[in-house]
Amino acid sequence: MLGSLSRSALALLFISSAYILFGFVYRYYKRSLKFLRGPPRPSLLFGNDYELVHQEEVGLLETKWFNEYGTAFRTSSCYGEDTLMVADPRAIQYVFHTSSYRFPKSRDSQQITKMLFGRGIVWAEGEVHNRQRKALNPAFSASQLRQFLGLFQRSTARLASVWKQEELANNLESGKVINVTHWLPKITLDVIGQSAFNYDFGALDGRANELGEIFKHIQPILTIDVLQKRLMLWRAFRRSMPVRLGDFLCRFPTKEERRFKEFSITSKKIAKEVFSDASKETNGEEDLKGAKDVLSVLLRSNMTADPKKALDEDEVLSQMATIILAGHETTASTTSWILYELGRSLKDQSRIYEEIQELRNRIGADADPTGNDYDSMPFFNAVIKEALRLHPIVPALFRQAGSEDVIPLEYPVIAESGEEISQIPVSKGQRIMVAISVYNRLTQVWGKDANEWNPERFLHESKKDINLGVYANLMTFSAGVRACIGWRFALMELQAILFGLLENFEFTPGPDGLDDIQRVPAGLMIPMRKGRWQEGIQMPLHVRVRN
Ligand code: HEM
Repeated sequence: MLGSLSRSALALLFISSAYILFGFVYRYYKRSLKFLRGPPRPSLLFGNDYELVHQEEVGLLETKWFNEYGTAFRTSSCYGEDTLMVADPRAIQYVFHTSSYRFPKSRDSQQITKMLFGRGIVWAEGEVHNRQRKALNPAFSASQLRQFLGLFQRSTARLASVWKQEELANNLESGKVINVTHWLPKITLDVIGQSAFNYDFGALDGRANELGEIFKHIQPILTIDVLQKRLMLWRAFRRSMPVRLGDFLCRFPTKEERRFKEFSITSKKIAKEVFSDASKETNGEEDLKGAKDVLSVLLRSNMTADPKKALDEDEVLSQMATIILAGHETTASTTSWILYELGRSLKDQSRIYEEIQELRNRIGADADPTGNDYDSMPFFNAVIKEALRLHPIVPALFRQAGSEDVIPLEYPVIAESGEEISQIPVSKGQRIMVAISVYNRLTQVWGKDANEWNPERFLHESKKDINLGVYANLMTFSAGVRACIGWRFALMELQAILFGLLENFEFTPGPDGLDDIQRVPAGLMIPMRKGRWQEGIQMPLHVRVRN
């Protein structure tokens, strides 16, 4: 028995090695982008992938390469595969806006998102995505979102009171250093639980619950663990397989991926419980009429939809894992980068505080600001835009060509032959990496000071030749049919959290300063201290209560 098992294992090993070897040779001779220039490949096995995820800061290598080769060039991925790296605005517009679904997500992104989110909107492609997006849209409309404003404000007030009564209780005057990345995800997790599913994570109150516990374990996997060599190689191997075989291999997830599945299964189980509890309490459909959370709005729109277009139960429940993950760490992380920049620029922080006071004089000390009130503060909003520009927490997106295509460029590049080209032909399956962090800092688009913090640029915006994305010409929320569905939600939440925190506290660098904070490329862009990555995600700021 053992003998036949080890013979099977040997046969499998032999077939895999032969496949990888064949892949190397095949890709070497059929390299799809050999007409393009690009950086040398430091490793035959990892190509440039390993150095990309292990660079000290998001975008450093890419920027160096973009300076050398222009806004589109070739890099190598694992096992000798060519990747087209782009930051060119016209190319991005073509891939995301013009082509609609012709450039689906790369195979590995699809495989992982399915494990993590189930058959939700982040995983879906083409017609299925279109159907899911239409069903979810009403839950993210501007009028629907206005109803969550009070929730954002209450959660921020709760954090302010926890800080004042617990963290800063003995240091009210002098303040103390707080790692804000420890606290901000607690607000955003509580907010997303309640606004999306009427579910109480109780994160700010330190209450434990099933989903919160599993989430704690997958967090490091989503960030630090993507740096592991074996995971990179395994995922690259799986994505290089014919579709069915690749999907079959996903049935044997790695230890990390088993956690993803566990999260997806538990979140679906809880979504089901939350929903059936609500239905029991009142009258099923009747109950849905008044409910404002995303899941209820989705179910309501699902009931009125043409049955062929309605989402099945699994699709509805998959949106829970999707929205929790897509909608909480993203906003929390962005908030910590905004506070980081304001900690470094006290002048800008004071300017916002002046705007806050002006607004208070207008609306009164106890009134809760409305969405229009927040929008009426020009510098406050310019600061949010500038932080979203410099710190896109999803720094890159991966796509593949669904068929043969030609990608146009705004800024022509020099090919291997020395010829100038303004179009890039791609074959079906071509892997594409869209470098959001580089596009957001392109001097051609943002001017000579593109690398510097300067919120003023958004007060005197000039018309851009190409408009990209859903907000402020940035790619931070992506663009086109799959742009972030929660971008308005995120903005309103950012405004409410920042207003609430900046009105109550002043943020300055702690004794160690902020110069060693790095933007670590780990799937999402995360803040860590130089040489102290083992300490995990952190943004230590000195926080003092305002008088
Ligand atoms: C600052 C905060 C946020 C940033 C920077 C951000 C960024 C992004 C980006 C770049 C994408 C495209 C991903 C891809 O194509 O693979 C995306 C998609 C998505 N985001 Fe966000 N997001 C934020 C907040 C939110 C919030 C608050 C929610 C929900 C409440 C949300 C829900 C989603 C969903 C459901 C998708 C998938 C959309 C689709 O495929 O049609 N996001 N987001």
